[in-house]
Amino acid sequence: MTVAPRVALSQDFLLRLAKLPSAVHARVVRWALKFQQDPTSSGINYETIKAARDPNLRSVRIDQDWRGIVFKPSLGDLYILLHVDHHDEAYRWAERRKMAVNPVTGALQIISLEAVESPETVADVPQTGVQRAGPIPPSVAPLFATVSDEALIQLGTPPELIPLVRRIGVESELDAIQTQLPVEAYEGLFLVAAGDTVSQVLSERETRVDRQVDPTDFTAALETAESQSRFVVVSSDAEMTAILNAPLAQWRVFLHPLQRKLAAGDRSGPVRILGGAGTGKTVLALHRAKWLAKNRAGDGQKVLFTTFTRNLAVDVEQNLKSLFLDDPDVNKVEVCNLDRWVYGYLRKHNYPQRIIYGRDEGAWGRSMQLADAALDLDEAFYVEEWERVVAAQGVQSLDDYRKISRVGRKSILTRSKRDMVWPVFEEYRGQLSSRGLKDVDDAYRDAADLLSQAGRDPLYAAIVVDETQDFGPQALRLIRAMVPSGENDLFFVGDGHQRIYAKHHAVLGRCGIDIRGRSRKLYLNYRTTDEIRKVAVALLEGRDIDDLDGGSDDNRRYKSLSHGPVPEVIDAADPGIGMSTIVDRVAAWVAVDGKERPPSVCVMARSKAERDEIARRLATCSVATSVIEPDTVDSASSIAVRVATMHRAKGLEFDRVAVFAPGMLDDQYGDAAQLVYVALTRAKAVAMMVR
Ligand SMILES: Nc1ncnc2c1ncn2[C@@H]1O[C@H](COP(=O)(O)OP(=O)(O)OP(=O)(O)O)[C@@H](O)[C@H]1O
Repeated sequence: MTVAPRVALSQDFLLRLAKLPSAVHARVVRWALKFQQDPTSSGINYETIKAARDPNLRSVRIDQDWRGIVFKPSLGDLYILLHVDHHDEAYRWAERRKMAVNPVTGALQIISLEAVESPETVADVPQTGVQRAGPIPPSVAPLFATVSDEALIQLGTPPELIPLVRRIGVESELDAIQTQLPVEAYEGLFLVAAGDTVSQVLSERETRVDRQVDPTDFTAALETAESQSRFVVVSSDAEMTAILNAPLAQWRVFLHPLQRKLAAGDRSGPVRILGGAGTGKTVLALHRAKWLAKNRAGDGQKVLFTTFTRNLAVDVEQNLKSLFLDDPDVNKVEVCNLDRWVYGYLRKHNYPQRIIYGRDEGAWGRSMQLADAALDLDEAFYVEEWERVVAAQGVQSLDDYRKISRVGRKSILTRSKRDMVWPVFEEYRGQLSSRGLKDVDDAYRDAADLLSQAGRDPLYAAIVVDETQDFGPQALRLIRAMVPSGENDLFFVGDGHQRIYAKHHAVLGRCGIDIRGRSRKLYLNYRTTDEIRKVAVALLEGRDIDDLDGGSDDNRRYKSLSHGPVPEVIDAADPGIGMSTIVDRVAAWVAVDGKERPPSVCVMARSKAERDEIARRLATCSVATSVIEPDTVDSASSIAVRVATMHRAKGLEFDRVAVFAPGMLDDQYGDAAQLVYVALTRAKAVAMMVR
C-alpha cells in the first residue's frame, strides 16, 4: 500500500495569499490546487535555494514572477507550502528562515534567523504602538533571569531564540518581539512575566512534556496542538479549495493550542471557559459543537448550541455552516437562543400561559398598591427585588422568601420586613396568571420542572452555551435540566466583564453545575489591538468582576496579537457637541477610505433614539448608513457605515468603531461600564469614544 504524500499550508502563506492582487491570487490558487493533488508531479520543479541555511527549503515556480517556498524534508513524504512572493523577495524570505522541532514540546516552528543573528536589537517590528526593543539598560534585571533554559523551551521558546529572550528587560520588549516568537512561547512568557509559574502555565495548557521528541520527525511534529496553530494538513481538494478561497477565515483552520485541546476530546462533566473580549471563546464553542456532533452524537441525537439573544444565534448558525462546509453532520447541531427554545418546548407541552419578557406595567401597578407605606421602600427597590431575587431565584412562597439569601442586594431585610414586602410579588404573579401571562424566569422554571419528570428521553447529547454571563439562575437551572449529568454534558464560554444584564448575575455551582477541575481561560485577544484593549480594560478598573461561579476574575493577564493607534477618548461636557464630534470624525474616516473595500465602520450608542439621531446626522453629511436593527443580520459585506445600539452590536466586530457614551461611565453600580467595554471591544483596528 502506498501512502499519499502529506501536504500542509502555513498560516503565513494564507495571510500572504489574502494580500495578493486578485489576478495573482487566482493563479496561486490554481497552482496550489495542483500541488495539493500531487506534490510529486513532474510539473513541479523544486529549486534549491543556494543561500538558504535550512537545506529543506525549496523554491517552486508559480509563473514568470511569483515563487512559492516549500518545506520538503529529505526524510518522509511531507510538503509544506510556507510562503509566496515575487522571485527575489521569496528567496530572501527563505534565506532567513529555518524550520525546527522544539526538542521539548515537539512542535514544529518557523524560526526567523534575523532575530537570532542581530545580537543587540530585535528585528523590525512594523506595528505602531510597540516599542522597539533595544539593549537592556544596565539598571534593569532581565525579565526572565530566574527561568532556566529548559523551562523557556518548555514554554515553547525555540532554543535558537533563548539569547534574544534573555535580553528582554521590560514587558514592552517582549511585546516588540511577539511576531518573532511562536504564539505559545509569547503567551507563556507574558504569563510568566505577569507572575505565573512555568508549571502553572504548563498545567493550564494541558501540555505533556515527558515524551521523547524526535527532532527529525517533522510529520509527527505536525500532530501537536501548537503546530496546528500555524500549519494545516490538507487532505482533500474540497478542503483545499475552501481554505484557499477564504484565506482570512483563519479561525476555521488555525486554533490556538488551548482552543484546539478544549475543542476535542472527552470531559468528565461541565466545562467553563473564561476569556476577555475577542479571545476566541465563540470560535472555540463552534469547534467544540462540531467535535461533539461528529464524535458523540449518536443516531438521531443532537448537540444544542444556545445563546442568550436571537441575533447571536443567527450569527452562530452562519458560522457553523462555514465550519462544516458540505458536511451533513451540520444537521446534528441545533442552534437556538434559549427564549425561543423555551417558547417552542412549552408550546409543545400545551403550556397555557403566554411568556412575557419584561414587566407587565398594568399588573405591576396594581400589585404596587399593596406596598406597605410604613416600610419606606421606593418602587425601584421592589423592581430590583423582583428581578434580582424573587424571579431570578425562583422564590415561590413566603416561606422560601424568608429563607433566601439576597446576595448582591445592598439593603438588609429582616424577616418581618420580608413578610410585609412579599404580598406585592404574590399579587403580581396572581395578576399575571389571571391574564394568562407568565414571567420568563417563572417559565424557565416550569420548563425545568417538566423536563425533570421521570421517564423522558434525553433531549440532547450535549449543550454548548455561548455568552454564559448573560444567563440568570433560572435559565442556567433549565439548561442543567436539558441534558443528563455526565461526560461532555455542558460546555460554557463567557466573560463576566461583558455582563450587560446586571440582573442576570448567576453562580454556576448554585444552579447544579459543578465545573470544579474543568475550568480554563483564554488569554490572547485575536480581534482588538492591544491599544484598544487596554483602554477598554481601564473602564472596568476597580469593579468587582465575577468568574460566573462565585469567584472573581481579572483582566490583567490578557494581551492582543495586533497593534495600532491609541483610541481617542473625548470628554464631552455637552452630549450634543459630543455627538457632532463623533459624526464629524466618522465622516472624515469615510471621506479618506475610498469606495472599494473600505474598512467596516460602526457607530454605537446606548439608546435607539441616540442611534437614530446619529444616523440622521451622518446622512446629512452624505454618509451612507445602515441601521442594524434587533431583528436584522448585519451584512459583513455592506460598505455603509453601520449604526447600532451597544446591545445589538454585541458579538459583532468592525474595523473601526465610534462609541457615543456620554455619562455612562459615571454609573458605579449598574451595567453601563460593561456595555461600553463590550462596545469598544468590537473594534479590530481603530476606536474612538465620546464619554
Ligand atoms: N485561533 C484563532 N485564529 C485566528 N483568529 C481567531 C482565532 N480565534 C478567534 N479568532 C478571531 O478573533 C475574533 C474574536 O473571536 P471570538 O468572537 O470567538 O471571540 P470571543 O472571545 O467570543 O469575543 P467576545 O467575547 O468579545 O464576543 C474573531 O474575528 C475570530 O474569527
